[in-house]
Amino acid sequence: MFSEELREAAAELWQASFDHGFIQELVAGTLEEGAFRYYLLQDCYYLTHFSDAHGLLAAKTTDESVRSSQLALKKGMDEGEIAIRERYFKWLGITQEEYQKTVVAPSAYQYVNHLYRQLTTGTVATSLAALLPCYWLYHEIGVRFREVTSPNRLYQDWINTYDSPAFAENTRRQIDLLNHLAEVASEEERLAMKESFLISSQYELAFWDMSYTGETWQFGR
Ligand SMILES: Cc1ncc(CN)c(N)n1
Repeated sequence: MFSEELREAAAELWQASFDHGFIQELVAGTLEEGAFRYYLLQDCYYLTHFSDAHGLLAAKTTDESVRSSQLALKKGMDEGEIAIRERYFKWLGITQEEYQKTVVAPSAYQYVNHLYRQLTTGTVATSLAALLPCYWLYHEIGVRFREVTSPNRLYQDWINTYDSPAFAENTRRQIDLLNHLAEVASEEERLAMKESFLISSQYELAFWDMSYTGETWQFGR
């Protein structure tokens, strides 16, 4: 399966995500709440664009199975993961005003730009490959840490989201679509799909770093 080839190519990168201080401390419950707060603010920006990317992909494709699934996933995300973020905002006392004033960090900005680049200059298959690590890596995190209970209720709630049957099904859906598109892709397009998938995997790793260190622009913004 092409998805297995991609997973293997990303193995080292994904392992670095599992081992990252942000994830390890989140699971142990020792992660500074300020780092999680920062992550949530940046992730809300990311998820809003990630959701829009599904709509753009639906508009770009002529394949009905891709179109309908992206629209369904977009709806599920708006009502699920994005709605959960609103609950977390309340939990941590983050106001809309604070969110509006938040400066988008370089890595969050660049990750979103990679998605849009694929949607504009790439193909449907390379765009889907760019979206996939967002599902698959997080689902693996949920599964990997399902036996551990973080002493921090909020962190545990976050982990549970990605181990839920709904998230597992959405991940499976995107993996199946990727394999379906890879079957009819040329060798050149398959290489571009792999590159797109690996770039997203790099940005997933950068996202933990960004949140852990409170990344800022070099001369401010
Ligand atoms: C950056 C990022 N990547 C993935 C996910 C999981 N949808 C997320 N919430 N944020």
